[in-house]
Amino acid sequence: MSPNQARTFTLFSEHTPLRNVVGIVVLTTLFYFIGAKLRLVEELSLFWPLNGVMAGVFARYAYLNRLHYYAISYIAMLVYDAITTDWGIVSLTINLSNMAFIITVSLLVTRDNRLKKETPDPVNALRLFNYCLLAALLCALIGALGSVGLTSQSFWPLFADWFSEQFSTGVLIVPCLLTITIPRFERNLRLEHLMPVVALVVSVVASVVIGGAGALAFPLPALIWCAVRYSLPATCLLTFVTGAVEITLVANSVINIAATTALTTPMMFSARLGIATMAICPVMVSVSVAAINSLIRQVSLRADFDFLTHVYSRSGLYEALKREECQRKNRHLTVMLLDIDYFKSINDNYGHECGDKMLAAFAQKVQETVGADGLVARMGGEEFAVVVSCASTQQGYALAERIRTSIEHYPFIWRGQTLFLTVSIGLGSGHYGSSTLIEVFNRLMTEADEYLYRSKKAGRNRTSARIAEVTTSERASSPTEQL
Ligand SMILES: Nc1nc2c(ncn2[C@@H]2O[C@H](COP(=O)(O)OP(=O)(O)OP(=O)(O)O)[C@@H](O)[C@H]2O)c(=O)[nH]1
Repeated sequence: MSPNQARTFTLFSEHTPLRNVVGIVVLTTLFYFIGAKLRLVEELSLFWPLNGVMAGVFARYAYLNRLHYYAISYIAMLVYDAITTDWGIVSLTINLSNMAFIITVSLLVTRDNRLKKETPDPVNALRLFNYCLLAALLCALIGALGSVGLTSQSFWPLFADWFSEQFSTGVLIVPCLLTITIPRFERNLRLEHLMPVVALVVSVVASVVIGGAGALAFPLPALIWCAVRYSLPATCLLTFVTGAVEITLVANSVINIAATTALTTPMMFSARLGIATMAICPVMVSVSVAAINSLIRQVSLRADFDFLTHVYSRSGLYEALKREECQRKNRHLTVMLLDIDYFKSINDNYGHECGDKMLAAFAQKVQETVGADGLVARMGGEEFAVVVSCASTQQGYALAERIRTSIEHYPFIWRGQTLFLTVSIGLGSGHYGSSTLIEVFNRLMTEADEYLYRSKKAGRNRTSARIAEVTTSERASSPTEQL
């Protein structure tokens, strides 16, 4: 589920360094401001979204992973501190801890994407979880050391608080940043589409009403439902919102995880880790669902096309006809059944490899003559079908003759030799009436099959059709004679 498959933001560009600088400064300042506003008195911020957001930005746009762009983000943090609070060694160290988180996550994610060139996968959920863990440990270590020093009694509580906040916020925010796209709103939104979100809201309300340690896991089934129903970006966003709401509710004792006692720092530590662990589950499910869907798309694409000739397979033709059903304009359909004459002699005289090459070249020549509007399918062996919307049977017949003569004169080259083929064609032609396209096609195929038999019986290399029982007047010598 690459974010590039969907519409993406163009806030940054490889070729606009000035815009990138402005973007980094604006985002750093904005999220520093938001984090500072969420800061509890004398404590760490309830959320510090800056690191997760900037890590996501740097990881998403690999070309931003340059020393000068990191430096700009760092300087923006220092300037913010200098303007609003203090400027000094503590500010330098704490902001360095922010950068440690940002750089660790972004470098690890971009490294992953570099290694998987063929199918870039922006969210490998489990890896991301580990990267946030590592980055949060590093960030908390530098931050706590810079703030109180290793010998202070408050070092470990501060470290734990710092780590749990960074880890949970990172796990919630980074997947969002890596997958976010401009939302596409469904026109025909039905109530059942909203049910997973409704279930999510109900489960969060249940967490508040029931409380206790288990309450934090209540939204998990609803989040997994979202993961199965919605896109990966939507799942990441809903997971982020749910996690952020839960942390806020726990911190304010609205979700009461310690029913009989007051909320303590270790409880908050545990709650944050619990929420982060929960948050990774729907992302993992969503990634798996996206991977399965992509696999299904690939498999059905393979089933729709004949691998040797690259025209439709029999089943692919039926799928294409179903799609055509919705947009058919013409009321008249022509179905041709084409069978290469004496193809067995090609295999016998030149080998199967030559036969395969000629089948592929034959199919491409037919497709080229029919044009993009006609459907060409390999029905099996050396038998092909062509379906076109023609204004009349005469027009369909004329096209069949064009195909036949273009094949007759086409020089197939095999290992320096020029070989010629001929094809016999049977035509079925008629109006839709009230029937579906598939019904008409099946009827016309039977007719085409009957007329193909007549073409073969009459000597091959000809087109036969119902129009006045016409058969081509020209008789060609047999292909085996020509080869
Ligand atoms: N190389 C190759 N040959 C194939 C393939 N599928 C079918 N054939 C061959 O196509 C030949 C069809 O032979 P027949 O059904 O006797 O028909 P024909 O020799 O074309 O004679 P007519 O149709 O009566 O003019 C057989 O020799 C098959 O082995 C394929 O995918 N590759």
